[in-house]
Amino acid sequence: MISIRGLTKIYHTKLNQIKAVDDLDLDVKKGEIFGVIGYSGAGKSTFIRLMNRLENPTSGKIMIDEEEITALSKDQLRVSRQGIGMIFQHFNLLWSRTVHENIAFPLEIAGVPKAERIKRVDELIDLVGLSGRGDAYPSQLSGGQKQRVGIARALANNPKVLLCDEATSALDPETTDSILNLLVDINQKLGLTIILITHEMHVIRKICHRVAVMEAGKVVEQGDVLDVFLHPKLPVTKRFVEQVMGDREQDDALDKITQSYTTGKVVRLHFVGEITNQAIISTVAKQFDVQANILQGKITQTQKGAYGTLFVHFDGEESEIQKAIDFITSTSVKVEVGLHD
Ligand SMILES: Nc1ncnc2c1ncn2[C@@H]1O[C@H](COP(=O)(O)OP(=O)(O)OP(=O)(O)O)[C@@H](O)[C@H]1O
Repeated sequence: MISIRGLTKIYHTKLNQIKAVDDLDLDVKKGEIFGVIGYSGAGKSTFIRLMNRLENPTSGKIMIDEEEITALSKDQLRVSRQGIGMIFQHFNLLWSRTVHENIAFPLEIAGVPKAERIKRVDELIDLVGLSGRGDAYPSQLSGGQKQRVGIARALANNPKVLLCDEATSALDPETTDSILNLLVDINQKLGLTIILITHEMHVIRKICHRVAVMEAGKVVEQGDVLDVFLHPKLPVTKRFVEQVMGDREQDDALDKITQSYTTGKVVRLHFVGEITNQAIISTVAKQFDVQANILQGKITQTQKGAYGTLFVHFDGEESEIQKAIDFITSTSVKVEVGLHD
């Protein structure tokens, strides 16, 4: 549905030039929630602003539903933008307008007649869970409620795509969760394609189907969210996964336990699905002459199922431990050895 090829944005400053987005290729399927993650300065904001031409690219092509966004004239763009909704980190609401009037704003611009506007705004207010707050002003709302207004306004003209620019970064964790749940709800109810940018892996984990990792203007890694959790390739991706699963190096308690073993091997298992790990450990204990002690386990839920890690200490004859590890490696579980010998 969305195809991006060779997208590049170069900013020229007095001293030098900065390639904020560098020859980026990306495909997003209809109805998917696609996340782009990266640290500050990676080029995420520039990328998302290029999607609806809030910024014009230096070169490259963006196609949305067979329409070349990058080739549109100003007038054509005004019409096409109605099909691309956007929400922002700081909501960008009109402070002198009520909730109702904020949501009606894009409908006014699109020339929707008043009676139809009122009906549509009421529907949207219900959809985002703001019933009864239509006459409130933004200053009277919490951060989460303000973002709900932002979402309703972005959906007013029935867009094909919703762009989310760090939409939950200004919110506390609980409110973040409720807004993310709303985005999933809208994605499922309306089949809306969502592209979001974030620096938080928690956001990716919770709602995205696929993810692209950006560094220095480039997409350096991408894939299904579960796959990226299970097989992160680059150090930057591993660091993002650790945001959710914890960093072993910084886990003092686990380190102490691990170091207290003078025999055997400590391994970390990475698995997908809740049952797999338990079944594997009991099979290993039965089939091989090893003792298996579970030291720590973490499991997290993604849109595509569960991902977990398990630290296990295997004790016994070295050859028997190796056989057990070889057996686990032959399953879908990924084994990391050499944590402590
Ligand atoms: N208008 C601009 N003029 C000059 N340089 C810019 C401009 N906008 C962004 N940049 C530069 O482009 C690079 C990418 O910035 P961008 O804001 O897209 O990154 P980001 O990943 O969104 O980071 P952040 O979350 O901090 O905004 C940075 O080096 C930034 O300084």
